[in-house]
Order: sequence, then structure tokens, then C-alpha cells
Amino acid sequence: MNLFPQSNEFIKLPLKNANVLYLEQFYNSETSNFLFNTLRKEIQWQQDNIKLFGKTYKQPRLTALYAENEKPYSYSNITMYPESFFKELEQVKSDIEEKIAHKFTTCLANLYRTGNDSNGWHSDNEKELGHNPVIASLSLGATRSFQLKHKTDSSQRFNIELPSGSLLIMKGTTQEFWKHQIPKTKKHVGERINLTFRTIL
Ligand SMILES: O=C(O)CCC(=O)C(=O)O
Ligand SMILES: [Fe+2]
Repeated sequence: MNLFPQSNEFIKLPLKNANVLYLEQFYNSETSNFLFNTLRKEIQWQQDNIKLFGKTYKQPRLTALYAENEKPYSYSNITMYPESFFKELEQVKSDIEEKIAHKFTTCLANLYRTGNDSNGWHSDNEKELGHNPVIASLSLGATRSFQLKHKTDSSQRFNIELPSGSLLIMKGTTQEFWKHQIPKTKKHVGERINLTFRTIL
């Protein structure tokens, strides 16, 4: 069942204490394929170590950071220093900025190589993102589930499949009240690239 018929307008997800907007086809499949192939090659993907409760683990995906400024971004006990934007990534940033009339400084890129790669429950609430941050998340390549859960009301959960070319915006009190994740899947899925645009103050 297609809950979200193709449209140029965002739909707002029915979540309390949150403002999450979703557009299924921000880029068409031709542009999405081009971007996936280009970014797969051009982005300097790396696998960082993260520290959780004093133990060191390899992050279960590859990441990279791009920014207009030199400001580092720290989360899960790692500090990333940004590279400069390149042409295609800059174009994606400005396409999204134009669509939602909001400017970003920084792009955190994620590469999920297989269904075994993931991104555990978290909020994007680091202090350098400021209060009630606006975060734009573009998906390219394989479709993966994006899950949300309310921090204090366990009856509030939401699951949405994010296909290639889709754009999700989290803003308002979303990070304050909700966590999100990309769970592992046993399905045989191909690679997925996710770009999250943020502003680092
Ligand atoms: O891959 C995704 O869709 C989510 C990425 C994410 O939550 C993050 O990088 O903070
Ligand atoms: Fe996140």
C-alpha cells in the first residue's frame, strides 16, 4: 500500500511533540542514481571507532563530514573534522536549502554497506547543533527502515521506509522528545547513502 502518493509537497508525520516532514520523491530515480554513484566514489568514507561505556567499537557504517567552516562535530566520543564541500554535494545542499528555505553549514554522510550496517537509537541533540535544530536527511540507494520512538511515552513509535530520492526533515522539538535509528535488517539489501544536513554553531 502506498500511503504517500507522489507529490511535490511534504507530508507531516503524525507524531506528538515533534515536527517531522517527509517528501517521497525529492529527486527522481535518474538524479538519485547519478548522485548515489558519484557520492559513493567521491566521498572520503571512513570507519571510526566509537567508545560506549568505556569500550571501543568500530562504528557499524562508514561516515564522512563536509562543512563550509572548520568546526569539528563530536558525538559518541568521536570528533570529526570536516572536508570542504565538492560540486555535487554543494548542489544537493543548495537544492535542499532552496526547497525548505533554510541554510546549513555541514553535511554528515553515512554509508550503510549491507543490512548489517546500522545507526543505533539516538537524538541529534549535541550542543553545537543549537536548540531545536533543523536536520535534513536525504536517502540514496537501497531502501531502509527509519524508526522513531518517543523518549518518555513508550506507546509512541513510528516506522517509515526511506526509498532512494526521499527527503526527511526533523525540526522543532523532535530531538528533545524522540530518538531515531536505522536498524540492522536480515533482508539482502544493497548499499545506502544518507546525507544529513545540519548547522554547526
Ligand atoms: O541514515 C539515516 O537515515 C539516519 C542518519 C542519522 O540519524 C544521523 O546521521 O544522525
Ligand atoms: Fe540522527
